[in-house]
Amino acid sequence: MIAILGTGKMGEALLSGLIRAGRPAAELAVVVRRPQRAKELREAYGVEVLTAIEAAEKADTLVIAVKPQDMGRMLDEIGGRVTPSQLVISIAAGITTSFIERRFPAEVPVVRVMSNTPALVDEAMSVISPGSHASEEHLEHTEELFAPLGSVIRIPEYQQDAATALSGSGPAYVFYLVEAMVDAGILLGMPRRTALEMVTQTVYGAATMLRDSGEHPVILRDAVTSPAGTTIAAIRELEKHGVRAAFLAAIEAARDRGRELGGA
Ligand SMILES: NC(=O)C1=CN([C@@H]2O[C@H](COP(=O)(O)OP(=O)(O)OC[C@H]3O[C@@H](n4cnc5c(N)ncnc54)[C@H](O)[C@@H]3O)[C@@H](O)[C@H]2O)C=CC1
Ligand SMILES: O=C(O)[C@@H]1CCC=N1
Repeated sequence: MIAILGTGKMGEALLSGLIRAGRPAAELAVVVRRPQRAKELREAYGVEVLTAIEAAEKADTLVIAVKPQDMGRMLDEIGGRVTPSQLVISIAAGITTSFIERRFPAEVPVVRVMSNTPALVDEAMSVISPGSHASEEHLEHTEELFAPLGSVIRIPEYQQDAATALSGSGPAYVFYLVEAMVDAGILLGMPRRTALEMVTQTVYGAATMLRDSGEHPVILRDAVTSPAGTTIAAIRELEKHGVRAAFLAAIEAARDRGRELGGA
């Protein structure tokens, strides 16, 4: 049985993805904090609702999807009950596998995962790293769980805070960009709904080109940028306003915040 401990935005995205991928509800359980949430999840997915202690005793795989700030309390609750025959997967930003391992008296296998909200449409980017007691088999099992939600790659754990900043938080930067482009459409007199449709399809099309062609983004951008044309006039303004430097600083700040959340 797979138990998901904490079923907010990401926990539910994982739960719904596993169900869409054909995993029987009987193999899944959730741990929630509010009784109303228990009722909602039981009705929507037909999954069992357990206490954290029951989940720690019954599940083969425990996926912990609470906020980093709630991690210590959750681990205190389940710590003494989890054994090395189980697998613990954490999706919390900043929290290291060694922080989790230290909360268990036994040598429990832990895998750290950073996914993102496009899991809701099976287009997540999930990056996974093993803790010191996780084997190849544990990594393969984790890949199997996350593969139906989108792409999965392995990275060394020291890169996890950077991955959190880049792909974990990444969808928010894209939505921010879309908001800004739609505002520009409004400024130019376009109805909001039309502007949003145009920008959404443009982002989707550009992302599809990047993925399908495998080309460097500079090559794809060059193909849009005609000599003395409109695009270069826009690029000059982006450069003048330091947008590239802003991205570098923003993503570095997200990486640093991840480190802080992990108590580094
Ligand atoms: N939102 C995002 O885009 C991403 C979030 N994450 C990570 O996923 C984790 C969850 O994030 P969200 O889903 O956004 O947060 P959320 O606040 O939507 O969900 C957290 C859930 O955990 C529950 N919870 C807390 N303590 C609990 C306990 N003791 N027992 C049972 N349930 C408990 C809360 O009631 C809440 O439903 C975080 O650690 C975050 O760093 C990772 C990747 C992306
Ligand atoms: O903002 C956060 O802390 C979480 C982690 C990655 C995306 N959202």
